[in-house]
Amino acid sequence: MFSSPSPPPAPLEKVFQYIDLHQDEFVQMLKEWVAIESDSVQPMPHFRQELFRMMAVAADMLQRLGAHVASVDMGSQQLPDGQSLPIPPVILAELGNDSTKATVCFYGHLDVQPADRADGWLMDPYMLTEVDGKLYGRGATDNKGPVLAWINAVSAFRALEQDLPVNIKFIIEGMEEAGSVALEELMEKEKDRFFSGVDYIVISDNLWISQRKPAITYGTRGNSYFTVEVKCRDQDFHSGTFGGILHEPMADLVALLGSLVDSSGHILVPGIYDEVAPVTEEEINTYKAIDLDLEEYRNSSQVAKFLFDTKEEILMHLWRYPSLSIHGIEGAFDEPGAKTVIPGRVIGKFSIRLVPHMNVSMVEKQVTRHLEDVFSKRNSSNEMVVSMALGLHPWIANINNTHYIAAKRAIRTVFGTDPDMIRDGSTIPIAKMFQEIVHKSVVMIPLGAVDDGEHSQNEKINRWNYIEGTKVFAAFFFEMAQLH
Ligand SMILES: Cn1cncc1C[C@H](NC(=O)CCN)C(=O)O
Ligand SMILES: [Zn+2]
Ligand SMILES: [Zn+2]
Repeated sequence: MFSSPSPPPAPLEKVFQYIDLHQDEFVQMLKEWVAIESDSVQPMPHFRQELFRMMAVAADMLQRLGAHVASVDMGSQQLPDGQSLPIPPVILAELGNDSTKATVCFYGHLDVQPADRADGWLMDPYMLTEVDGKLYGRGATDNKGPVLAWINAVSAFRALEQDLPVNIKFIIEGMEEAGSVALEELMEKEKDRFFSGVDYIVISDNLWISQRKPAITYGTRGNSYFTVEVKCRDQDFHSGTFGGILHEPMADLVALLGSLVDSSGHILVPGIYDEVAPVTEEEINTYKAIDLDLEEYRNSSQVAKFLFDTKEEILMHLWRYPSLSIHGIEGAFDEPGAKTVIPGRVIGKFSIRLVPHMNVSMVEKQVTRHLEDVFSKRNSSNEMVVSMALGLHPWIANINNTHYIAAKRAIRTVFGTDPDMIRDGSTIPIAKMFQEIVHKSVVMIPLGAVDDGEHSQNEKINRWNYIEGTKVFAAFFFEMAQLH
């Protein structure tokens, strides 16, 4: 699949050598960062302290690199239960401001998903462990590894006393896994300040679609996340003493959740497909070009059968059609054993991944109307409350922009192959904010492989991806300067 990479342009050769020679230091740095339990999802003071520590460690490192660093206070987060927790600061940093150079801004996040050894990790998730060239640890690929790769690339130029080919800015947050809380306000505030001189944005917060072939990402789905609460009263009932005379909240909720999607994955909310962009012939050709071994993908995912049989259909249903997932039920009895309970109040959670040109507030109305409709037909005396907890827009970019060309060249230099041009089925909320609020074009340059297991047990990044990824970023700086 790969021709061997041609030798890098002379100015990069030393940088690549430096990166190879110092790779153990880069791995050690990742180990130190993974050791910080910067979980933004579980609302516990311990994790918040770790998040603050994580941001301080990163700010300190950027400062030592010679960057001008600001840690912006983000206020606090109100949780549904009334609790209030401090939000870790966002780092805004800049290195170099030579008006003849392009300015590239890198976005990354240093918070992580929850991880508990008891969930089936083969090692302590916060202790980076290398096995067969795989660096296991929570946050290794999402997103600490890629953030460090960018910093390592900068530090290689600095260490060699080579002039940085571009001006660099950083925006690094600590609440991405919680939905990028309060970030939008910051973007509004900084659009004519910190971001005013920025030419291009780079994000490296997703994965290739292959284990070996690199990729560039030009689109992500959005997400509208719903809760639907069904309440009879605040306490549970005994099914022996009340069973038979109640409208049970769980029965209502199961019917509501069961009305959302059919067994072929088709969403049953009326009107939901109305605004979905029509498929073009040209577009289908781009999916044909992608290097995806469906059988390998299915097997490594340990799934018996997907809803669709062809590569093109699979890619379209991951990237350019909406999907509805049912996530869970708060208040449901979910422990082992045969408890004869009737839950008094339950909250169902589901979300719809959004694609161009779906509109968040339209989806909110359609879903609410649909659930009210289904509920009213049940003649239940319970109370139902529907609310949209998150409304994150889809994002799609023009792949002819300069930084796409630079990224392609950088990948060719390092890997000797053209990247897969991919979209991503998940959501990176800030991408659309850069486009809509700051009016800057984003390129996503993922570094991790398809089997990295982000958000899952035994998350990892391959040493190869981490180190070659560092070179891709260094080459990207160089190519940006050539094209500017
Ligand atoms: C928190 N949240 C709720 N709705 C969407 C999100 C973002 C989350 N983002 C990722 O996973 C990035 C993966 N590279 C997701 O898409 O689920
Ligand atoms: Zn991430
Ligand atoms: Zn994530």
